[in-house]
Amino acid sequence: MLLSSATTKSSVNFLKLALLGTLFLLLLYLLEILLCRMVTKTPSTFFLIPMWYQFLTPFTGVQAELILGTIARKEKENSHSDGGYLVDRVSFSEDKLMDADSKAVMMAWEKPLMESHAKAVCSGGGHVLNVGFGMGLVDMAIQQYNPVSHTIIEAHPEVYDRMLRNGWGEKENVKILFGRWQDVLPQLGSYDGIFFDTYGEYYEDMREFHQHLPKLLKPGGIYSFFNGLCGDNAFFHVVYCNIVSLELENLGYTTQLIPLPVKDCLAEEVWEGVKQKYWQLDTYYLPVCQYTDDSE
Ligand SMILES: C[S@@+](CC[C@H](N)C(=O)[O-])C[C@H]1O[C@@H](n2cnc3c(N)ncnc32)[C@H](O)[C@@H]1O
Repeated sequence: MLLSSATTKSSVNFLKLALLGTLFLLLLYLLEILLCRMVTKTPSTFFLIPMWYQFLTPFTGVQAELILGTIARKEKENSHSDGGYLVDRVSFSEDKLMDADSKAVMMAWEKPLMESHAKAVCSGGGHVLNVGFGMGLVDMAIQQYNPVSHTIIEAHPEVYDRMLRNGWGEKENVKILFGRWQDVLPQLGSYDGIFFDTYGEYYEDMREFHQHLPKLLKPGGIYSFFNGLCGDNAFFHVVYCNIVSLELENLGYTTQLIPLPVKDCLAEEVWEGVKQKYWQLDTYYLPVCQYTDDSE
């Protein structure tokens, strides 16, 4: 449920900027048409504007997000110098894992999504890495594919304790790294499949993780992440999907977004007792990212 609630504040700011940028570009577009038609009496070169528009909109968005992400992270570092979510209590029930603020860290309705993520990252077999254990849904699904090795990073002490109590420490092919992914990076190898789904982090953290992909993901490997970016707003979700794909493209990865219908998993009762509905869309877009070797 990566960033679903944690990025809300920075997302809203970023989206305001992105929207302003878009409006500005649309205004330019209209101005150009007017000028061409009324002043110079020449046909508009409007075909150029959509090119600018296509180029500048994501660019403006990414830049805005970069700046706002940094500010948001600094704010978080200042306000959570005590450790934030990771030092607070969590509570487990059969269908959800909640933080101390009654926000859902993970929910059982995501099980089919986690199974699809597991299928994607295990498609090449070999060595698999999962960042963020939560309820262990994706890890249970990964185990079904019997990978050669299955590394799990988990940073919350109570989640970690529960993993051990449930026998995850005794599984032959499983290696658990307790700590924040940022801190255990030196202990990681390279993997055929990687899944990323943390909680209480910002979009900027995921972007930082992506910078390590060239080292972490083997050639031909598959990377996927929980795509909960702005999951309560269809328009902004699409903007985020485009931004993340664009950023991964800059690192050399193509991203395929596979649509999965989720409407049927989300009856109103699912959210009972949960402070924030982090997902409100009918379709989930499952990202499947792979390195593109242009030289081939
Ligand atoms: C949304 S849950 C993961 C759910 C999981 N995909 C599943 O199938 O149940 C996110 C998990 O990431 C952990 N987490 C949060 N920040 C982390 C970090 N920086 N490094 C590693 N784990 C982290 C949380 O404690 C939580 O258990």
